[in-house]
Formats: sequence, structure tokens, C-alpha cells
Amino acid sequence: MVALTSLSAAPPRPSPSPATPRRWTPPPHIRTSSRRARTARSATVAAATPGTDDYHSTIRALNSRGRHVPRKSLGQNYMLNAKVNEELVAAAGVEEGDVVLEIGPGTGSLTAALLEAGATVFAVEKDKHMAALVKDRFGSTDRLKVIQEDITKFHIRSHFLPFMKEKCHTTRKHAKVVSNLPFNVSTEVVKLLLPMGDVFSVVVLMLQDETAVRLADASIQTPEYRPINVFVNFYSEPEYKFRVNKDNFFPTPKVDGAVISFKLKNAEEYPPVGSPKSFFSMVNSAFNGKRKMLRKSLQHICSSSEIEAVLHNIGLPVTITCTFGLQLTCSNTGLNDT
Ligand SMILES: C[S@@+](CC[C@H](N)C(=O)[O-])C[C@H]1O[C@@H](n2cnc3c(N)ncnc32)[C@H](O)[C@@H]1O
Repeated sequence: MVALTSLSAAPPRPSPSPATPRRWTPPPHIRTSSRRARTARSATVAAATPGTDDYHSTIRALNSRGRHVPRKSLGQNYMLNAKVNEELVAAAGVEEGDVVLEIGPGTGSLTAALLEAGATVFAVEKDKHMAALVKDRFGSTDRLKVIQEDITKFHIRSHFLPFMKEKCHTTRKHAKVVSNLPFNVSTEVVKLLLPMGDVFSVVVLMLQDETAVRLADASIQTPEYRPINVFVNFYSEPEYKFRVNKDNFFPTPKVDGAVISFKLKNAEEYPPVGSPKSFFSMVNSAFNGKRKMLRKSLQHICSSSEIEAVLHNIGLPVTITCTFGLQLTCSNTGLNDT
């Protein structure tokens, strides 16, 4: 389902300079007289309240620890619009007492909005400079734990569950995920989090707009429909929330972002398959054999005659090719009728 809202208004900021220096230098009108004065001002920013993460304070925060240029390889495009962060928090329905996993806190602008909403935050940040910066910024609160790790290599269950047990003082059984994700790891993170419906009730992510549209809205009868859509719909109910204009990020990325929410299903709500692993292996085989007859692309899983019988039972021609997702039943894959 697509909500037609779009947060396209970007906050005011100076136009970017054409050349990219190794270290960000604030434009002349925000420079102070000495390095020490600049550092002092950064300390004030470090303790800032939500709403102050605009262009100038982001530059000051990045420079405060001798930080260099934001790293493209880490998808470091920082959010400059506090309103967008508030909308992300609202999309996840974050409230007092919630425990939230945040991936990539960066300068801590979204972290501030989460803390402001009353959540306890477990933040995983790959960049050691940013992890240190966000720790400094919220040093005095016990409602934040920052781990310097790569989320794609992090064992969420063994680290997050004990934290949740310790911090969750309400009867709530599930935590939430809210993140302005680095675009380059978004598919990997989606694959990691969606099967965790026993831990998280909702996953709200800022993704590349095109990716969010594809994940939330691909129809089974379009060429855009992929195994990842089968995966997303198997484990969750996705909803496209709103588009975020690229001018809201610093540095400005090439593409717009969008917020998508995934309401995670419990295991009892998954489609009835014998084993998700063999189900997804079949889905991948079917899609890999695009334009090949299904009875051929799936013949390593079951015999051609079994596949033909299934196709016949569901009223499809036995010569059908995989042009869009199909529901099959096959005795030796552990798949049930769906
Ligand atoms: C798009 S920025 C978002 C920063 C901040 N949340 C904001 O809204 O401004 C992505 C952040 O994720 C961090 N990051 C990149 N790859 C990561 C990974 N594999 N694991 C954890 N953090 C990562 C980057 O260093 C960066 O701080």
C-alpha cells in the first residue's frame, strides 16, 4: 500500500561547494576566530537537543573530533531535517518504554528523536569515529548503548536480547527497529531483520526511494516482482510511508530516500510451508530459470511428472514458464499447498 505523503521540503543550507575537500570546512559565515572556539562550539552542539541537527551543526559535529569527509563506502548521508526523524519515530509508533535497535546512528540525530520519544536505544555503528561521537553526545543517559560493529556481521540475538531483557521494564514482548540505513546494505539488512518477528514487532527503515517502492508495492504480475518480494511478503506486511527528497541529506545523495515500514509476522502467521529454507530455494530456482519451463527449472527438486501434476491441479499449462510467482505443491520438498 502506498501512502501519498512526501516530505520533499528540504531545510535551508548553503549550496554545496563544487570541489570536495578532504576535511569539511564550514563556509566562511559560520567560521569562528580560532580552532579552540570552534571546538567549544562543537561541544555545545554535542549536547544539543533534537531539532538542532541542521547543516551547520552536522558539519561542526563531524569536524569536532577531527572527522574527515563523510565516507561514501559507508553510505554516510546524514539527515538534516528533524521533522523527517520525528516522522520516522512516529511511523514506528515509538513510545515511552520501547526498546529500539538503531542501525548507523551517525551524528545521533535520529537517536535524539528516539530518546526524546522515551525509548531506550541500542545503536550499532560501523564507523569508530561516529560511534565515539554519538557516545559523547549522549554520554549522560543510561537509555543508550552504542556498539561499534558492522550490522551485517553482528549477531543480533546474542547481543540484543540480553539488553532488551535488562532494559524492558514494561510488559511489551517486542522491540522495534528504526534506522536511516546506509543504502548499500539495505537488502542485506532487510534479509537479516524480517525473519526476526519473535524479537521485533516493526522495522522502519529509510531506504532508497526506488528500493522502498519495489519492496512495498511490486505486484505479482509485474516484471519487477522478484524473490525478495516473496521473502518480504512471507515474513512481513510492508507499507511505503513517505518519500524524502535527497536535499534533506548531507552530503546530497544522487537519489531520493523513502521510509518504509515492515510489520513483522509471528511464525504462526507465515504461509504454511514445510520449511522456509526449501521454500525459498524453490522460489530462487524458479526465478533463476526465467523464461525456462518450470518443469525444467525445478527438476532438481522434483520430477517433471510431479511438477506437471501440480500445474495441472492448479489449472496451469504444463509448459508454463516462470514469468511471475507461482504457488506450487511438491511432495518431496516439504512444501504444502498454499
Ligand atoms: C545514512 S547514514 C545515517 C546516519 C544517521 N542515522 C542520520 O540519520 O543522519 C548511515 C550510517 O550508518 C553507518 N553504517 C554504514 N554501514 C554500516 C554497517 N554495516 N553497520 C553499522 N553501521 C553502518 C554509517 O557510518 C553512518 O553513520
